[in-house]
Amino acid sequence: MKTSIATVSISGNLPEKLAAIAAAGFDGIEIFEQDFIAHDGNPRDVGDLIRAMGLQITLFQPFRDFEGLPAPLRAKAFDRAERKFDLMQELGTDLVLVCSSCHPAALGGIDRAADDFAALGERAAKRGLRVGYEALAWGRHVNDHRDAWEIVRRADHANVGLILDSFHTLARKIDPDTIRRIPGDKIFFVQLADAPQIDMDLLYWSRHFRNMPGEGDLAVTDFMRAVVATGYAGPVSLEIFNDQFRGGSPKTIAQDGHRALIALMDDVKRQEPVARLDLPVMPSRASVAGVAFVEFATKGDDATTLETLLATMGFARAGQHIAKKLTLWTQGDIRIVVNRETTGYASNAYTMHGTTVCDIGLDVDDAAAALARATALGAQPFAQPIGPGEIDIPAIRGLSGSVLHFLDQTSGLNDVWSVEFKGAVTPPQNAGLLRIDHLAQTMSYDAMLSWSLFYTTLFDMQKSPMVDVVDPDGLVRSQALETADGAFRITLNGAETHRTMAGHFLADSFGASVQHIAFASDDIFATADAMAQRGFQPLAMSDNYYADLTARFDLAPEFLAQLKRGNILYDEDAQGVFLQFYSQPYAGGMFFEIVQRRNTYTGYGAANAPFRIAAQKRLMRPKGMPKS
Ligand SMILES: O=C(O)c1ccc(O)c(O)c1
Ligand SMILES: [Mg+2]
Repeated sequence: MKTSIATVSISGNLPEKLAAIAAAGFDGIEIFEQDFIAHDGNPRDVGDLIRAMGLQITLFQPFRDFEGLPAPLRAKAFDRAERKFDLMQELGTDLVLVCSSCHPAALGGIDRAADDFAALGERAAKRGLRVGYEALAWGRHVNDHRDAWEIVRRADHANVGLILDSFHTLARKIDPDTIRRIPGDKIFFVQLADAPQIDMDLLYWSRHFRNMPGEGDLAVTDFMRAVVATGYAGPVSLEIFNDQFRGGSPKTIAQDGHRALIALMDDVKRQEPVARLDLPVMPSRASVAGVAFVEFATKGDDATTLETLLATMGFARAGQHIAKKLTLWTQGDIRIVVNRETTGYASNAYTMHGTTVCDIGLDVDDAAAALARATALGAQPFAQPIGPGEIDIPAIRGLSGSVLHFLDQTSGLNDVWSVEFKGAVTPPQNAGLLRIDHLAQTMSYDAMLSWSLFYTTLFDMQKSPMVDVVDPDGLVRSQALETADGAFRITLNGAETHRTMAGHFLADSFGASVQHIAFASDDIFATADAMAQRGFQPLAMSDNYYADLTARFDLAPEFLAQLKRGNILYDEDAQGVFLQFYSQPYAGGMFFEIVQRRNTYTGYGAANAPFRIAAQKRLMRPKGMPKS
C-alpha cells in the first residue's frame, strides 16, 4: 500500500513540507496547486526535488469548476485544463483531481457532465494523463460520490475515474458501504480525513476542522473497509485541512499523519477479511491492565516535600534500589518511585522541569508486543544502561520527552520490584488507597490530538467526548481516554493560555507532563480521616460549593455535613456517585486527588473542576493580589 499526503495538510513552505513528509515515511504527495504557485521555482526542478527526496507525486489538485458549463465558459475550462496538463507533465505526475463544480453558471445534468469528462479524458489520454472526479460535499449539482460515479460510468473513458474522499462521503452521512458497488479499477485515488462531529456548514467544517484518521468522530475505518473491498490498490492519501495543523510543527503533524494512516490500515486489514494490504506487520493494540508504577524525578528539598506528602497520604517506604538512588513507596496496588539520581535521564528531566513525573509503567498483556507495535507506529524505543542484577524492561519515549515502560506478568518483568528493590524501611501506613484511578496529563491545547492519537493507536482505549473546564482565567479542554473496563484511565487537559492553572503548570514545568494523579479508595471518608491523622491537608472547598450541592442534589444533611467536613466534592451520573478530594498544590502546581466511584460512575467530576481550580488558585495567588 502506498501512503500519501496532500501538501495542504502540513505547515511551512513547500521545501519544509516536503522534508517533513519524507522524514515521516510517506511514499508520495498530492501537490496542492496553491503550494506550488506560492513556491518560487520551476515545475521541473520541483518535480526533481520531490523525487530526490524519495517521494512520488501521486496527483495534482484541485482543478475546479470544470464540468457542465455553457459556452463560452466551457471552452475556457478546457483551455485551462490544457495549461494544467502542461504543468503536470513538467512536475511529473499523471493524475489530476477535478472536484465537482461550484460555478454559479454550471448547468448540471449527469450526461452533460459525462460528455465533458469523456472529452477531457480524450485530451488527457493524448498526453498519457488521467483525470479523477471527486464530489465535494458542497458541489453545486454533484455532492455525493454516487452521482460522481454515475458521471464517470457514463463518461466511459479509460482515462477517467472516480476519486473518493472520506470527508465528503461521511460528512453527508452517506453510507460508506455504497462504495462496495463501485469497481475498484475505476477508483483512481482515495483521500482520507477524519473530523470532529460538529454541526456546521459543510464547507467551513471541511476547510478548518478536518483531522487525522482516528482523531475525529467519522467512520473512517468503515469507509476504508468498503474501499479495500472493491479491490482498490492505489495510494491512500491524507488530505487534512486544519487551522491548527497549518500553524503546527511540520514534523509532528507529518509523523502523526503517518501513525494515524498505518494504524487505520492495520485495523482495516484485521476487520476486512479480503483486504490484501501490504503493510508493516505489527501486534494488535496492547491491552493495559493498569498503571504498574509512576516515577518522579526530584532532588533535595523537593524530594523531601514529595515524600512527606506521600507519607501523609499513607504510603510506606517499601524498598531502596540496589544500585540507584530510587525509593519505592507503595500502598494497595500503587507504586510510586522517587528518583534522586544525579545523572541520566531522570536527572535531566528534573533539571528541565523541576519535580516531575518522568516515567510511567504500564501493566500490559505482552510487553514485547507492546514495544513492537509502538515502534511500528513510529514511537522511539528508550533504553538506559542496565546495571548488574537489573532487569531490562521494554520502554518507549512518550510525547514531550517522557518515558513509558511496559511490564507484563509472563516474561518475569514484574519481578523487578523484588529483584531490584531491597529492604522495607517504614512499616505499612495504609490509609485505604487501592490503585491509581487515573493520570491527568497537561499539555497545550494544540498538542491534545497528538496525545490522544498516540494512546489510542498504541493501546486498546476509547476516547470520551471533550469537555470544557472553566478556570477563572481561561478555558481548559479535557478529554478522557480509557480502557473498556476502566482499569487504565488518562485525562488529557489542554491549556490555551498560560493564565489557567493548567497553563501555568505547563509554562512553569517547561512542557507537557502529568499534573495530577488520582488514587482510588473504597471508603473515602475513612481514607480522609486516616490521612488527616497523618497530617495531610486537603484542599479547602468553599461554603458556597456545599450550599449549591444542597440545591442540586437530594443529599441527607448528615451526609452533606460529612462531605463538608472532609472537603469532599460530590457528583453523580445515571450510573452512580463520585466522591473526590484533593491535596494542596505542590511543586509548581502538581497535586494528588483521592476518588471513590460508587456503583459504576463513569466520569471524572467535570462539574466540580471549576470549583477545585478556583480553590487551588486561592492558595497559589496571595489574598488581595490582582491577577497578573
Ligand atoms: O475545499 C476544497 O475546495 C477541496 C479541494 C479539493 C479537495 O480534494 C477537497 O476535498 C476539498
Ligand atoms: Mg478531497
